[in-house]
Amino acid sequence: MSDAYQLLSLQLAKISFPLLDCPLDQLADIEHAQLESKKLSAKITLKVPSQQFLAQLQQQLTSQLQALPEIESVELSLKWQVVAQATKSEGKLAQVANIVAIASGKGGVGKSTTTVNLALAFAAQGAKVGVLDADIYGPSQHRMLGIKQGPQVTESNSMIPVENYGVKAMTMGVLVEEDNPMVWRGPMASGALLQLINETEWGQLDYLFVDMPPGTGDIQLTLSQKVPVSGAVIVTTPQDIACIDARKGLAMFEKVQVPVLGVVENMSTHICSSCGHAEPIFGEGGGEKMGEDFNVSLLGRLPLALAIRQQSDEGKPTVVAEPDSAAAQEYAKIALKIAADLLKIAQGEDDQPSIMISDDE
Ligand SMILES: Nc1ncnc2c1ncn2[C@@H]1O[C@H](COP(=O)(O)OP(=O)(O)OP(=O)(O)O)[C@@H](O)[C@H]1O
Repeated sequence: MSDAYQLLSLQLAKISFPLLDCPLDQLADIEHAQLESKKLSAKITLKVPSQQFLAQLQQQLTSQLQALPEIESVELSLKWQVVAQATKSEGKLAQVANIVAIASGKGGVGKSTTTVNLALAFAAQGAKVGVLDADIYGPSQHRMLGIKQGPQVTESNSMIPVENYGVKAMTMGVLVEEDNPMVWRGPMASGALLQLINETEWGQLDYLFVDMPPGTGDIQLTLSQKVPVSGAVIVTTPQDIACIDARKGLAMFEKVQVPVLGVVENMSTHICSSCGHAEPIFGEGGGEKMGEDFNVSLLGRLPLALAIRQQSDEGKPTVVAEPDSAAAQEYAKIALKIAADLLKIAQGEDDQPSIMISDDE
């Protein structure tokens, strides 16, 4: 290892990546490093989406390096690029680097709200992001993303995803009338879902989020088996019953050997929109307990807040409506944790012990 490389690695290790408790050397590759006549020139690639932090990190690293006696001047090029999973997707998903399923055992816990805000948090970091709304019976991503138009269809009859706020999306919600109830049985719904996946021109994506329908039935199994999902995130509320259902979700991913990246506890405390008072109306610590019991990390917690509901109902979710709010920051932190976990999996460093769950849970 050259002196320049060693010097640089040491300094990278002293910097913590913003919002993540993780030293920079674990998230970066030194592409090139040279020390000549006290001038250090280097090229570094960060492996998680970091658009908002590049300038700040470049400045911090440069001043650390310039403070070293061996160095007088520094020429640093810092960029980021997401690492694709080794298991290659096929067909229209061939250019998708990472596929993440967002799931819950129980309905109505805020899975779609979490999905859209996480996708937007990734987009804010410059990542190319898509959302597949796999909730065939109750699609909602088009409304949350404020999308009214249907997809364009190519000459070869595939669909161009609809797009807003830099996020590409495909959902039944833009293909059928809003008040046209879906009456398909399981296999038909699974077929429709596969069509959505296989006939959408996703193009090049760093992350595709799959907003899973609630439950652990046919559709969920089809999806987990037919799509090379890189990792799953479980959304739960702190209530015990939601947690029991979420545990079933965890168990399903374990069965189909999809790593569970962690748990998001949604609606964890109620924040009064008038006085700001916080109250744990759905109980406390459910997500944390589930994380501890099954050895998966608690990725973050979102409060039950009127603004989160209003903003997603209005088609402008929190991350774009109020990017500086505490909730948007929490989504940003969760997104980065997901990116860091996916990086570990892509690099074969996933050291998470497997989850032991009995069938009757
Ligand atoms: N943290 C939150 N604070 C306030 N309201 C929220 C929060 N998260 C979600 N909601 C609201 O709760 C309702 C259900 O959320 P969402 O549709 O995201 O849940 P879901 O788990 O995807 O539901 P489904 O099972 O129907 O797919 C929505 O009206 C949403 O705006």
